[in-house]
Amino acid sequence: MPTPYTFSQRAEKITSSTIREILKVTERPEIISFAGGLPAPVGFPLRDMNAAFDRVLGQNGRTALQYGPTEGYTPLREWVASDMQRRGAGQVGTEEVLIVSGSQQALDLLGKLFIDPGSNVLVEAPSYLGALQSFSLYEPNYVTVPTDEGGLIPAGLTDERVRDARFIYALPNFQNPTGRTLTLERRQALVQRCAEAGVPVVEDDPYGDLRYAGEALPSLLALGRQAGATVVRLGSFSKVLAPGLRLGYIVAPAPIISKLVQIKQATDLHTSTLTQMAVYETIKDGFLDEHLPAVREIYRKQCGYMLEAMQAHFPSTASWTQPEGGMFIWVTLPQHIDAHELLARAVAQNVAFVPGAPFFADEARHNTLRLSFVTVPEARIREGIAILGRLIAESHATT
Ligand SMILES: Cc1ncc(COP(=O)(O)O)c(CN[C@@H](CCCC(=O)O)C(=O)O)c1O
Repeated sequence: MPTPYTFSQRAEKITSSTIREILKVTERPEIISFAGGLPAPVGFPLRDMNAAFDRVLGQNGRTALQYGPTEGYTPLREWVASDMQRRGAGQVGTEEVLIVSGSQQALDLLGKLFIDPGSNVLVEAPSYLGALQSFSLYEPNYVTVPTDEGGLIPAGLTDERVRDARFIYALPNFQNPTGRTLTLERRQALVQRCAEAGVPVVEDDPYGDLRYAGEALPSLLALGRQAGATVVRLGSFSKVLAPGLRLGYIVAPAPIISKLVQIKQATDLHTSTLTQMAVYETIKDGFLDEHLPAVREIYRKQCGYMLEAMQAHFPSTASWTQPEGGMFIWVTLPQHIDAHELLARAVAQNVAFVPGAPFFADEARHNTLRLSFVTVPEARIREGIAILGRLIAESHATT
């Protein structure tokens, strides 16, 4: 009996997002989930968003419910352009801004734009698994850039590695999954090397505004433009407002934006007009400057609860990162412990996290895992980490 349908080879090869699959399990209320990078709901500006949607629908409803330009709602694009200028990127025109349906869509559009089967794409080891999932649809040849506790090592961008690379995918602030932040020196070395080698830099920075320790550093966009590098910067409203809005943006040279617009036309015509107008209505008068300090304080406290609990309950053979911002702590266990096996035992005790292997484009390090600390209340963080610490110690005993 022939199968009633034939998937494309591309579709046959795609795999699920480990985060999405684990999130299905973590919907059970008894589960203490350190898995998804889900922003703390208490930080969602419900009242302000409600008022903004009311104003948009009340005052401009017919425009808000109509098709709109693929490039995005012009006032929002202008807001993004001026925000980039405010952050030191120099002159940014609205023709260099494309509004997208979350930075996850930006990753897909960039994959379509830059990747042919077998193209070389430079990624960190480890890197955001959602980007690897998007890019993999276009069948790249991943070239991994070495990292250390300071993140991406620019000296690792050897001639061999950068040759024919279509772009490098970099996360300079509070990297997903490690939580690491690239130093100013490494940022400068990275963009300088990419300018010389003619390798475009894709800077993915959804967490940059969620800094709660250390000093803010210039973006790769700002430094790259000074160095003469081609930089494509991805931003998102998911972490500064709410992820359910599915709203982000791409800032890039106009010729790249023009091509991305053509690809987006074929993808979804445009991002929700209503959402763009309501978000613009919310942020246009400086709302984020008032809103973000409270969100940062929530994240700082949550991060502190988890680091304290790990210090108290994790065996000394485990090591972990200490982020200056963002949502994630990266744990390295003794070599013999497989985080996938550990996850099965953890879920049996109602604790979830994301094993590290899916974050590697090359040889996975199975003794790693990612913990997100932003969504779980303090007491449950301490309870869940204590359980995890016991399970890790038991792994010692049984191996
Ligand atoms: C580096 C990086 N780039 C893009 C995204 C996607 O963010 P958007 O909401 O699409 O703007 C994310 C969001 N990643 C979260 C959320 C994924 C949530 C999910 O799959 O349900 C995570 O790693 O858990 C990210 O960390």
